Parts: sequence; structure tokens; C-alpha cells
Amino acid sequence: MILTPQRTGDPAPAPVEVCSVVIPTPYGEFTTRVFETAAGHTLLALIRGDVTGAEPVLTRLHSECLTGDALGSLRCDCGVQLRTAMRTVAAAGRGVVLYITGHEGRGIGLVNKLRAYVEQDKGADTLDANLRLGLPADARTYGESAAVLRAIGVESVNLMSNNPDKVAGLRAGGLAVQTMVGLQTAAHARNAAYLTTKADRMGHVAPIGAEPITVPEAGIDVRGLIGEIRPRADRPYVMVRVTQTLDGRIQREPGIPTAEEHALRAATDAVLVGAGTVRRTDPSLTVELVPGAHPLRVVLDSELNLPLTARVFGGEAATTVFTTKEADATRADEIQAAGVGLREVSAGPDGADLPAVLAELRRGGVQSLLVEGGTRLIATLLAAGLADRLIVAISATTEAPGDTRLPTGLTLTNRTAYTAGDALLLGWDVTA
Ligand SMILES: Nc1nc2c(ncn2[C@@H]2O[C@H](COP(=O)(O)OP(=O)(O)OP(=O)(O)O)[C@@H](O)[C@H]2O)c(=O)[nH]1
Ligand SMILES: [Zn+2]
Repeated sequence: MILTPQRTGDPAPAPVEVCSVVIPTPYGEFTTRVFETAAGHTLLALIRGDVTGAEPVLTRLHSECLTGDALGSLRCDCGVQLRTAMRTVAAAGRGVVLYITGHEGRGIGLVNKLRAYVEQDKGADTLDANLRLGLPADARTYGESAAVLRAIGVESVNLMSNNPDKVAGLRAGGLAVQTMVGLQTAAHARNAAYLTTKADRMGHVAPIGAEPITVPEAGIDVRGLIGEIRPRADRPYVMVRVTQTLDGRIQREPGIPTAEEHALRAATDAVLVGAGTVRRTDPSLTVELVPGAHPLRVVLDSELNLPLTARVFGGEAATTVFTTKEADATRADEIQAAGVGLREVSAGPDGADLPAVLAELRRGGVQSLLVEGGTRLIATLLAAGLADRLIVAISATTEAPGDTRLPTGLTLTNRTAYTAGDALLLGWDVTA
């Protein structure tokens, strides 16, 4: 069943402006005009620049989602969408993020949404969960939003959304919608099914007739690469990722900083590296190149001698270090004082005991784990039967220590990638 609801504007009286206040954010100041609606909802128009006039205004209609926006829940992509929209408007220098309370849970409210999550955990998708509770799949209307946008002088918008229903709603409310600009996020293993249901059953990011709507290109989708997440009772689903040179040798570096690399991180609960990799490449292990949530960063450092200035200890993402009894107690205190989590496990043949680390992560709720390096750690996990999936990135280089089989110094451009059956085929233009 495909649901493509068409809504009309609300017949309710126009929203009333109650105040205007500046909200400083990590994306700079937004002049925030606050409106109350007849239904008792508060709408916040976070404005950047002069949004009046005929020129279309970059606009986000953001439905309140306490779990996603404030708590960073990975069941949906709302938090990432909100921050991406604010950053995009800030970068453009002109636009509006309209934050809509009353839309929580697609209009069914917070408690009902949380009850719907319980139904989803029993197997229902996001749409059927609402129906099982006797509630509409989507109870939102957009007439109030159109009225607020008109009240702040907006006449025409370029709408950041994947939901054509919002386009129809604004138009019904008397606003011109020039284009729908995609606001797709990198899927997380936890919200992949939710995003698929929205696209397949709720008509999101679908062309709507002959309307002048720009259908965004699909974002990077690494779901095929990561396979089916099947955490075990005693450890997460473990993915190991290696980078291979053109002539088939394993590269020591964890890889090339590509959007796919970041999308893989964004898809998983946690990313694991050994101390050697941190020392050699000082990775931040965060998600920057795609819109997505940072994973929990996990570092194996049995001797606790990484500098606190390592990038993996900085930024807003959380980090846990696994160490052993050998570690220096003062050093342990320093690490914890820096806000980094510290767990002590028994020593294995080569540093922290890996099954113990994996079991501790699983107890902490980690369902999926991506191991980015080093290669010895990855080889050990593979040899011990502790890895569930091998992801191979082939880099456009032949530079690696050891015997050279292909000539070095080739310039490889215009990569084409095909997947065929189980094989990944890569093609490059070669310049000598
Ligand atoms: N009932 C219910 N509501 C949900 C669920 N997941 C997210 N929501 C709510 O859905 C709203 C966001 O809607 P989405 O469908 O994610 O996106 P959209 O706003 O329609 O479309 P975009 O503009 O593309 O983001 C927020 O109010 C969330 O609280 C769910 O599983 N069940
Ligand atoms: Zn949400």
C-alpha cells in the first residue's frame, strides 16, 4: 500500500506572534520569532538574513522530535536533519528553520510515539505501529506553518525535506514552493528500516507528478556493504574494514577519507581501533563528510600511553578506552578526567582480551561495531572467528611496503564501480 495523503490548510485562526528573541547556536545567531497557534502549539521561526520578498527562501519545516532532536536517538534521523538544516541555512546566510511543536510523533504526541516504538520492537514498521494503536499514520497538517511563514514575510520557499506532503501542505496554505531540496541523511543500522518504510510506504522523496520538484539524488547508501546486522548475545556484529592496494596488498593506513568511510561510521553503533592506528594516523573517527551521527569511539590501549591530545579524545563524540591491569593508575585518572570512558579487561595474548572487550561493548548496548584498524588487530579478529563481515576498499594506489607487482606512479582517475553478484568491480582511467 502506498500512502500519499493530500492535506489542505487548517481552517483555524492565524497564529499569534508572542515574542522575538535571538538564539545563539553553534551555527551562529538566529533571530527567533515565536508564534502560538489556536491549537496551543508553539512554532519557532529561526531566521537568518532578510527572508522577505519574492526570492525563494531556503526553508526547513521541522517536526518536533524530542527523542531525535534532543536525545540524539538513532531510531530516526530527525536530530541530524535539524542540525544539517540549521547549518545549511547558516551557510547560505538566508533562510528559515521552522521548528514545529505539536508535530511530535507525526502528530500523535510523545507518549503515543514511544508506545509506537514498543509496537515496532514487536515487528511493526513505523506506519503499521501507529495503525495498531488506532492512530493515524501521520496526523500533521501544515496550514499553521504556512501562516507563520507568511507572517514573517516569506512568499516562496525552497523546501528542505524528503516529504512531498509538506510541499502540498504549504501550497494549500497559500505559499509558493519552488523546489524540494533533499535533506537525506546517511542511514544508521538502527534507522535504516524506518527510512526505507518512509520511502516505500509513505511516499517520501518520490516525484510528485509534473510539479517542478527537484528529486534529490540518493545519498550514499552503505547498507549493502554492512550486510544484515546480527548481534550475538556475547558480542556485537563485528565488521572489519581493510584497504587494499591495486596489486592486492593490505595497506597499513586505515583507509582513504571518503564519504563512504564516514557513511560506514554513521551506520554503526561503535568504531574500534588499536592504539597503534591512533598513534600513526591520529584519526578523529567522527562523521563529517555525510550527514549522520558520530559512533561511539573505542580505542584499545593496554598501556595507556596515547597522548590526550589525540583527536579521538576530542570533539563531541564519546570515547571509551579499553585497557588492562598493567596500565598506570595516574594515567587512568588523567584519561577519565578528560571525559573519556575507561574499562579494564583481562589481558589477552596481545594486549586487551578481545572477547572480553566485545562482551563488555555488547553489555553496554553496542549492536554493531566497525573495526577500522590496525591490520594486525583485524587479522586477529578474523583468525579468531570474531568478525562477521569483511569490507574491502580498493584504493587507487600501488604504494605499499613490500614487493611491488604493478608499476608505481600511475595516476588513476574517473573511477567506475559496479557490483555484480558477490564481486566488486572497479575501473579507472590510467595516466602514466
Ligand atoms: N509515530 C511515529 N512518529 C515518528 C516515528 N519516528 C519519527 N517520528 C516523528 O516523525 C516526525 C518527523 O517526521 P519524518 O517522517 O521523520 O520526516 P518528515 O518531517 O515527514 O519529512 P522530512 O522533511 O523529510 O524530514 C517527528 O515528529 C518524529 O517525532 C515513529 O516511528 N513513529
Ligand atoms: Zn525523530
